Amino acid sequence: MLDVSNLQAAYGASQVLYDVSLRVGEGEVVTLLGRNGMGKTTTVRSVMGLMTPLSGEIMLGARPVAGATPEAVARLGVGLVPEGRQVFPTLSVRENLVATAANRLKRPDPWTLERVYALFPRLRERAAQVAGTLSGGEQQMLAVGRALMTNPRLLILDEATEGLAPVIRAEIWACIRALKAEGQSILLIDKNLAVLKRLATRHYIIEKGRTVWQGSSAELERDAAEVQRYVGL
Ligand SMILES: Nc1ncnc2c1ncn2[C@@H]1O[C@H](COP(=O)(O)OP(=O)(O)OP(=O)(O)O)[C@@H](O)[C@H]1O
Repeated sequence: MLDVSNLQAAYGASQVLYDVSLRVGEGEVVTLLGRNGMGKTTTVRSVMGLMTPLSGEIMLGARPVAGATPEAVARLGVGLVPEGRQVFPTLSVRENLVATAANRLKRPDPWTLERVYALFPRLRERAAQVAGTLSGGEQQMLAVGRALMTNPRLLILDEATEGLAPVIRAEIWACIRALKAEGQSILLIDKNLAVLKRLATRHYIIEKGRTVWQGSSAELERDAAEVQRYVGL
């Protein structure tokens, strides 16, 4: 599904990624872990075509996409819930959901407004409300719903639960659990190790732009001390 190998990337003269490799298989939930500033978002930006890598390979299925445009990456079926929500603030909830909706991969059972509203009933209640006036948690639900409406083969969530109240956070986790049960492939960037251990099957840790550890949830437990050193606050 997604295969990133030996990725290097820079902002101008400042290199941020030196050697990032990760893989998300069909129907897998995989995490990308690491402290702030280690390069997680830069990795996501590279995958999404928002920046051109210096070197390395990014494969979506059999297609090389390093350096492709964001439109091309979206067309190939990658949906992003970006860090910091980024919904369209002046559009209503409903307009946000339909604005970028698509079923490019011709899924037989595509996401619809109804299905998104069933997943997040709160969005139905607020369908006509302008998105900029939603609470942070509601905006996050909207960001997830909007990504689902593109019917992605791969869904990437960058810090989707950051700064949310515990009860809203739990709703987002429940949603991800439901998507996993449907076989949705997901790359998750988050800090909540206790939840991620149960939700995801495999994990990658990056430190200073390099993949320094990878393993299953059982291996994450086994290597707890090492993992804590990499991701601890
Ligand atoms: N637009 C930019 N221009 C220059 N440097 C940047 C830019 N965006 C990020 N960086 C730098 O690149 C490094 C990696 O940032 P990145 O956002 O990928 O980290 P992250 O692991 O996602 O952390 P966080 O959880 O804080 O978002 C950081 O040192 C950051 O300061």
